Amino acid sequence: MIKPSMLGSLRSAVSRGSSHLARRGYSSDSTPERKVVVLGAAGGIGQPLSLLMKLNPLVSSLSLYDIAGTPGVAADVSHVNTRSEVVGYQGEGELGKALEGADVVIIPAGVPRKPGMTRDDLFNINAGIVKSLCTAISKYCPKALVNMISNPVNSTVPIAAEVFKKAGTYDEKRLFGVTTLDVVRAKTFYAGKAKVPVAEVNVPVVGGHAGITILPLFSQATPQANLDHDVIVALTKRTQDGGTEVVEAKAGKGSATLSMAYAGALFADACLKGLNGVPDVVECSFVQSNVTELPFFASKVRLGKNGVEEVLGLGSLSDFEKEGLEKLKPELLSSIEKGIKFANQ
Ligand SMILES: NC(=O)c1ccc[n+]([C@@H]2O[C@H](COP(=O)([O-])OP(=O)(O)OC[C@H]3O[C@@H](n4cnc5c(N)ncnc54)[C@H](O)[C@@H]3O)[C@@H](O)[C@H]2O)c1
Ligand SMILES: O=C(O)C[C@H](O)C(=O)O
Repeated sequence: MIKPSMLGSLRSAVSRGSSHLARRGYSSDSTPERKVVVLGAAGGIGQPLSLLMKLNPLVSSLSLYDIAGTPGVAADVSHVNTRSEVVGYQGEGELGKALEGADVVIIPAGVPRKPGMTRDDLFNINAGIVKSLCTAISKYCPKALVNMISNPVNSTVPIAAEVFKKAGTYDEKRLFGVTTLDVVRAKTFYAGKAKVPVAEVNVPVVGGHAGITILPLFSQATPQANLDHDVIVALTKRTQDGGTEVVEAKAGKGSATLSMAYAGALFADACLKGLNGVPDVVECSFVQSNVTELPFFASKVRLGKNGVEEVLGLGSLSDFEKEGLEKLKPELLSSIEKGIKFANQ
């Protein structure tokens, strides 16, 4: 039986909870209306990502778009008793309505890898999908922040930039390649080896999002741990091959979906906090950049009311990381150029 004293403590726990949420940018009274769109919402990433965005109190309107299957996903997710209104849109004819008024558009639309494939092997199909979705974004919600998940990210982000440039809507502050899963993996793997609580771990991951272009900076990891060089080498390799580890374990049934949904939800939440004026929101992302000579590069980015507020530098690197940085540049540049060429042909 519930006693009145128990209700009292429950009420104060809830109020403690809401002031905690308010400090973190989740105040219910002052939280602005925010529309988030998921393109590819019926897919392996799209479904759990839609659920996680439904759980986010910063979202007031959740728009779920796919070429098929979205009415069911939207009906399902809409029964979750949280703030946002959910609407499902299906097929190209409904894409405009899905996008109108968006603050953040998350794009996990496109085919995933099978064992033996590289992310670049997805280019032929996914480049066209991304090009047509970004054309619609430039028409229906040119001011939205775009979170690109579709692979190969090293090429799909430059494709998006070129599409927006052609439409006259490009704003480099609003386009992001989502590399959060690399950070999530680096944190998990580092915590395991360093024997530190994973929730306290931070590891920047820079470069791009494919194989050796993924460069975790374990020399900057916190809490610090004196790991041997061969352990750092192994951790680096495991982070770079994290996607392949999942593709092989799924044995033909796709690539990372659940951990990606988590990572995508984290990054979208950071974008929303930035839009809402929460200070010091910093995440790694693949963005237009002057950090190296490459036109796009992943590094820490400070998020704000207009998207990218500041692209942060690399900090000091170990010799091993400096070597990794030089090695990744030719591959990353060629993926960027491939995307630019495709968008302009
Ligand atoms: N950035 C990352 O870290 C990361 C991590 C994991 C996966 N990915 C990539 O995300 C993409 C999606 O992976 P998945 O496992 O969800 O694949 P999936 O096949 O399960 O889902 C993709 C969804 O996209 C939809 N789609 C296809 N064409 C579309 C279009 N024109 N408009 C809207 N939707 C469309 C499909 O109908 C499907 O529902 C892949 O390219 C994968 O490589 C990226
Ligand atoms: O590995 C893939 O193909 C999917 C994704 O890019 C990942 O890192 O898990």
